[in-house]
Amino acid sequence: MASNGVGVLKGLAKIQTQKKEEADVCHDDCATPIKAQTIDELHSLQKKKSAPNTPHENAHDVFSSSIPEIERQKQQLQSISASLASLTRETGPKLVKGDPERKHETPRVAHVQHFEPTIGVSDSALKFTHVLYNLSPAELYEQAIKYEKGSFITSSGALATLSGAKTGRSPRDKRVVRDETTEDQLWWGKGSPNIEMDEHTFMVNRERAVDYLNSLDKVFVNDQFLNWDPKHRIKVRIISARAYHSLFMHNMCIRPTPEELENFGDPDFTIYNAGQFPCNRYTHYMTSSTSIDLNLARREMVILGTQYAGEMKKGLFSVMHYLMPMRQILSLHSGCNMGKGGDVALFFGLSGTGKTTLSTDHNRYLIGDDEHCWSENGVSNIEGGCYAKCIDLSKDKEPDIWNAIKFGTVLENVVFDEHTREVDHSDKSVTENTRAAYPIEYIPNAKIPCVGPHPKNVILLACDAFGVLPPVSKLSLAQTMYHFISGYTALVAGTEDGVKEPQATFSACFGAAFIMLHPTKYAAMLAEKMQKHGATGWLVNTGWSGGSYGGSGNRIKLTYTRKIIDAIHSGSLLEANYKTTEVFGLEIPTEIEGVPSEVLDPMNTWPDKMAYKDSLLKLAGLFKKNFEGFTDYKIGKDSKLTEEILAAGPVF
Ligand SMILES: Nc1ncnc2c1ncn2[C@@H]1O[C@H](COP(=O)(O)OP(=O)(O)O)[C@@H](O)[C@H]1O
Ligand SMILES: C=C(OP(=O)(O)O)C(=O)O
Ligand SMILES: [Ca+2]
Ligand SMILES: [Mn+2]
Repeated sequence: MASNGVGVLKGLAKIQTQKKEEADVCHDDCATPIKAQTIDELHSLQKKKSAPNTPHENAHDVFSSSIPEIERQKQQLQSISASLASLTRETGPKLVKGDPERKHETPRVAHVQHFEPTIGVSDSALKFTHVLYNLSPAELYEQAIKYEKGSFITSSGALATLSGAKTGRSPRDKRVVRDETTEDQLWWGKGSPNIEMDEHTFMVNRERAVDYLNSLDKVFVNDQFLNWDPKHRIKVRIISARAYHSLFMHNMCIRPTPEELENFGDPDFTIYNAGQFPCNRYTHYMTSSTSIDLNLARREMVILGTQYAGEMKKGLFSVMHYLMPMRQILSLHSGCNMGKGGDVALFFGLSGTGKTTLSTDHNRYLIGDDEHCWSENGVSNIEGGCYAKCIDLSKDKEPDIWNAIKFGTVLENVVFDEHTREVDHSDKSVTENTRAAYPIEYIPNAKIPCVGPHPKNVILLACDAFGVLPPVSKLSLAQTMYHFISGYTALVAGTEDGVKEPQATFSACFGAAFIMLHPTKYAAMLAEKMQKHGATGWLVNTGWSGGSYGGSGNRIKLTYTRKIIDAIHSGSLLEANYKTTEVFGLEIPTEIEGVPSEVLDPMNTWPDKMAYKDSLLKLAGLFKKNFEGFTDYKIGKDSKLTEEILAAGPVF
C-alpha cells in the first residue's frame, strides 16, 4: 500500500515538473487547436478527399466540381448500371456509389426511374444496390474483416481468407456457349475442356447471378486491364459480392492509373461472380451446384457455386486463349523471365509444376508467373500479379515469394496461429492448394512494364509422377512440339477439385483446361515462332526421381532444378555433352554444375532397374495412346514438320 502511495505521489510530482518541458516540446500540437467540435467531425478530418477511383463521399462535391466531371461520373455509373441490369424485367435496382454504412451521405443514384407498375416491375426496382468501385487494398481489407467470415490479418500483414467449400478449380463445371460462331471455331468433343451449353441456359444462369448480386446491399466492381501489350490490351469488369474477390482481382489484373480509369468507358469483357449462390440443378445442362459459364458472343462470364478465386483469373485466361489467336498472337500457359542480358525464357507447365517458383528467380527479371502472349513484338504478360502455391513455402528456398506475402496480399485457405497470426505453411487442414495472390511489383526484380523480347529458351515443365523422365533433356523442334501437344505431367493434389494425390495426365499445351481452340492450332503458332526466332526447347522434369510417387522415388530437389535452369539460361547447357535415352530418344547432358551427374540419368537413380524399365514402357504406352487423338492433324503449313512430330514420340 505504502509503496503504491509513494508511486502515485511520485507520478503526480513528475507530471508537474514536465509541464514546462511539454510547452517547449509540444508546441506543434498545442499551437493549432483541433478544428473539430465533435468526435464525428474529428473522425471526418481523418480522411482526405479521395482519389478519383474511390467513391466520392460527399454529394456536395458534385455541385462544386466541373460539369464534365459530373457527366463522367454519371456515365461511369450508367455503364455499371447497364452491366447489372436485369434482362427480363424492365427495371433493376437503383445503383448508388459508396458504402451503405455511410447513411448520412446523400446517395448518388444512377438513374431514378418513375414507373407505372407493369409485369416487368419487381420489388428489386425499389431498392438501392451500393457499388464499391475499384476500392483500394486498405478499404477492401476493412470490408473483408468487417463483413466476411474467415478474414484476418496475418502477422506479415497479408489478408487471410477462406474460399469456402471449393478450394480448387472445377473443370467439369466449366461451360462454354455453343452458337453459330463458336461451333466452328472452338475445339469441342473428346479431350476438349469446352463443355457445351446453349445460349438460353447461359441467360438463365446470368439472370440468376445478376439477381443474386442485385439482392445484396452492395457489390464490388473492379475495372481493370489484361495484357501489358498496349495494342492488345483488354478492358475487364469484375462484379463480385466479396471484398476478397475484389482484392484478388485488384492484385491479379493490371491496375489502371486514375487517368486510365477516368477514360475506362465500357468493358470488353465482364465477369459476374455470384459464387456464394448455387446454380439450379433443374436447369438444363447443370450437373452440380457449380457452374462457370463463358459466353464469347456476349463477352461475359457467370460464376455460380464456387468462390475459389482462381476461377476468375483462369476464366479470363480462357477468354484470352480465344481472343489472342484471332489476332495471330499466341497465348501461353507459362511463366516468363528475362536475364540481365535480355535473354527471355518461357516456362510452360500445368498447375503446380513450377512456373511461379522457377520464373521467380532473384538473378533475373520477372515478366510474369503464369499467363503470357507471344506476338510479333515479343512477349507480354497478361496479368498484373502472381498466384503462388504456398504449401510448404520456406523463406530460405523461396525468399522473394515469402517476402511478397505482406500487406495487400491475399492468402487463401492458409492456417495460422490464433494469437500471433503466424502462418503455418505446412498445414493442409483446409487444403493442399493454399495460395498467395500479390501484385507483381511485390517481387523486387519484376520487369515493369511486363514485356520482353522474343524468347531464347522454351522450357516445358513436366512433373513426372512415374519418375522416369530425365531431370532435363534438350529437345529438337519436332520433339518440343510432340511434348507440347502431349502435355504430359502430373495433376498435383488440390489444384482441381477432388484430386488428392499426383495423377498422371496429358494436358495439351500444358494447360488443356484453358485452351479454346484445337491444341494443334497453338502448336503450329509455337513452332512457327520458335523457328523464326531460333528458340531452343527443353524438357524439365520437376517431379519424381529414383522411383515413382508412392514408390522408391522422391521429388527432385528444387536446388537441383534451379541449377539446371541456371545452366539453360547461361547457355552452358547448350554446349554440354549429350547422350540419347532409350525409348523416348531424349538428349540428356552428362554433366551440369551443381547437380550430381548420376541424377541426370533416371536409370542410375532407380534401385530396381527392372521396375524402371517397366515404368518407362508403361509411360511410353500412355504417350502413344494419348497421341492417337492427334495423328490426323497437320501442324502448320509444313507437312515435313508434321511427319517429324509424329516420329518424335517414344519408340518401343
Ligand atoms: N524440383 C522442383 N521444381 C519446381 N517446384 C518444386 C520442385 N520441388 C518441389 N516444388 C514445389 O512445387 C510447387 C510448384 O508450384 P508453382 O511454382 O506454384 O507451380 P505453377 O506456378 O506451375 O502452378 C511449389 O510448391 C514448389 O515449392
Ligand atoms: C491457379 C491455377 O493455376 P496455376 O497453379 O498454374 O497458377 C489453377 O489451376 O487453379
Ligand atoms: Ca497456371
Ligand atoms: Mn503459378
